Amino acid sequence: MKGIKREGWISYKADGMFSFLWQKRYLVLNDSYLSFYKSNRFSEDPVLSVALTSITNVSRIQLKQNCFEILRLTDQKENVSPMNSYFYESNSKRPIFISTRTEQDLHGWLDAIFAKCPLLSGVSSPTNFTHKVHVGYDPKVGNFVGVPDSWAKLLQTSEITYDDWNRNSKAVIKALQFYEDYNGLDSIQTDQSNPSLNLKPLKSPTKYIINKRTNSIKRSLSKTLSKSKTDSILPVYQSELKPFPRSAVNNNSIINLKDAKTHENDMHASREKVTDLRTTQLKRKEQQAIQHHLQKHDSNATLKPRRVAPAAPVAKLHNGKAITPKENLLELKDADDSEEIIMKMKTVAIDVNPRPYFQMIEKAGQGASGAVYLSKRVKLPQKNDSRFLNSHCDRIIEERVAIKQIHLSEQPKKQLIMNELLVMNDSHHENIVNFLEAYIIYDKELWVIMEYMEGGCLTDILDPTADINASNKSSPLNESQMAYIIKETCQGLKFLHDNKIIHRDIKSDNILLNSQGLVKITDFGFCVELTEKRSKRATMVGTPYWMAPEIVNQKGYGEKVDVWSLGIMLIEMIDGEPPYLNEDPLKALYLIANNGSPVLRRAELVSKKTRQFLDACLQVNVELRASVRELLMFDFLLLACGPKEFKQTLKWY
Ligand SMILES: Nc1ncnc2c1ncn2[C@@H]1O[C@H](COP(=O)(O)OP(=O)(O)OP(=O)(O)O)[C@@H](O)[C@H]1O
Repeated sequence: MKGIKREGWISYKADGMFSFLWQKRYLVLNDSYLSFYKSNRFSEDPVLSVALTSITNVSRIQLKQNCFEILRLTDQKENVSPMNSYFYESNSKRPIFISTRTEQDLHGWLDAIFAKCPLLSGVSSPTNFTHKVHVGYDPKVGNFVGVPDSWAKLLQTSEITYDDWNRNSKAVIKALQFYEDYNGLDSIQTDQSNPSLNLKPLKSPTKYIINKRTNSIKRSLSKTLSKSKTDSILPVYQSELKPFPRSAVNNNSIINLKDAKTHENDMHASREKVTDLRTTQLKRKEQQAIQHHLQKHDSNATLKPRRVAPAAPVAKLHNGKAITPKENLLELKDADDSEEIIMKMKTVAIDVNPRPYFQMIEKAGQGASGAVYLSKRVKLPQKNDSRFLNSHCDRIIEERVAIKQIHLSEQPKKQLIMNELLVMNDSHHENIVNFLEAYIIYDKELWVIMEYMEGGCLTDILDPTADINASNKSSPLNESQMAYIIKETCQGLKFLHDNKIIHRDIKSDNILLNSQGLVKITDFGFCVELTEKRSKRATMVGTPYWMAPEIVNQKGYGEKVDVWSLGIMLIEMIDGEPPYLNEDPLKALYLIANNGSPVLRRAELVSKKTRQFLDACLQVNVELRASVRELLMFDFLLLACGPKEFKQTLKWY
């Protein structure tokens, strides 16, 4: 037989008549089809032939050993033998599961399929692609034709134009694939009547949906509202919708929590007037979210919205280089085995109810997986209580700590939390938020006790209201303060990279500050460990606007994705926000895939040393991009001030 690219025995199962059976088949890949034969003599027609143009995704799956899943659109031309025919809806995606004998074989198949399928990473040249699936733009319909329905919908509501398609159709496809894989298909049910808002009912937790800025705000809004059972926070804050000058931070109410278990009632009951720093920050965040939300609906609103960074989406094993769960850090898979993860958590967390040991003071922040509280340690465990392993019997009474409270049953991705625990437990460094201990309560709740970072996150001190085009351009940070933050972050990253850990979600929201002006990295949910064998990952994680092009382009990647994100964070400090933040997320992904290194809009605010540093971070070619070790030798970092000078910046609060 001619044109065979790869062939061999596999086991397969598809939905349909024999969906419960793994069947042995001879698989043949040629230029156009993936065909399943009963024997390798090709004496009969194939049992099933799948057009390569219909394959929209291939990913590893833990259904069986050495197993992967192919998703194909069923409205494409496909030969199915009568024995295997079944009813399917047009345009639906159907899976086929393939299991190979060896891991090597599996990788061989994945690479070969990826290379041949135009809708996967091995996209052929744009002309070729267009020819194969007849993608084009129909001016009568005003939309793209020949793409899957879900993509057509997305394109219709996105800001991607036909010119963008002509300029770089491959980048458009990458962005679409990426967006779809990231969000899951259901997130693509856009509200056609109001594409700019695109607000669908948000699932809980909602963090993982990439969408427009408005959605991020909707997300934090809905989080706030659902936490308070909608009765208290909104009316109070609505009545206070005014600009929120930095000088006016001292006269707001506090949410005083006595006990985490009853905090919702307490939130309602105990709004007292106090002059507390962190409460003010928290409240401002909520208020800004509401302001932005109302602005979207109220044309009279005059305030410029604050930037709210969309949070990192869920990772999915994606392509041929995807990985099996690592012994230590868990790779993200679709289904959580709760019991297994809780067992693993107990290797780090103490299986004891910690309530008697802490007094909640106030809420410091709200994450996707739970709330963070400022608390005080009021009691120590008995020294002879073996459950505490002595590790924290020597802690200090009155110590102020941050407690992240996570309701495990509400977490669809417990691996993220597990990862966070493992990395924090192993990573003691002055530029990493210090993990103290963790408790697991009746297998239901996890309390992570950390050092308290009263300065909040870096995003809070950037100036989101600054008009990027205004004549009085300035940044709230001077160059030496920027150099200081970057130097400290680089040191934290060097520690992680030296330990073969990639953070994968570096952005200003994940840099915390304390009252001594110290700068520390937090949020280790997306960390992953590189092993000797696999020095490149292919899983898609991170937050779109900070994401390196090699992730959007779904290539294998390494620790230098953190360097790219660090560069974007430096742009945040100079420009006030990351590039493309005002673009719709799909367009932003396209621009990251297509544009190469982003342009600094306020380049004149910084010196050549800073620009050189930025250049080294934002090289699209990973080989040319500096490593963190190299970055630490750049002259830019010699400009760094010390913590004391940086502390002045925090006085804004
Ligand atoms: N150690 C800390 N000290 C002080 N404040 C903190 C600390 N850790 C987190 N926070 C505050 O709590 C907020 C939520 O933190 P968290 O790490 O839960 O956020 P997230 O990354 O958005 O969510 P998640 O980790 O649940 O996915 C942060 O924005 C920060 O303001």
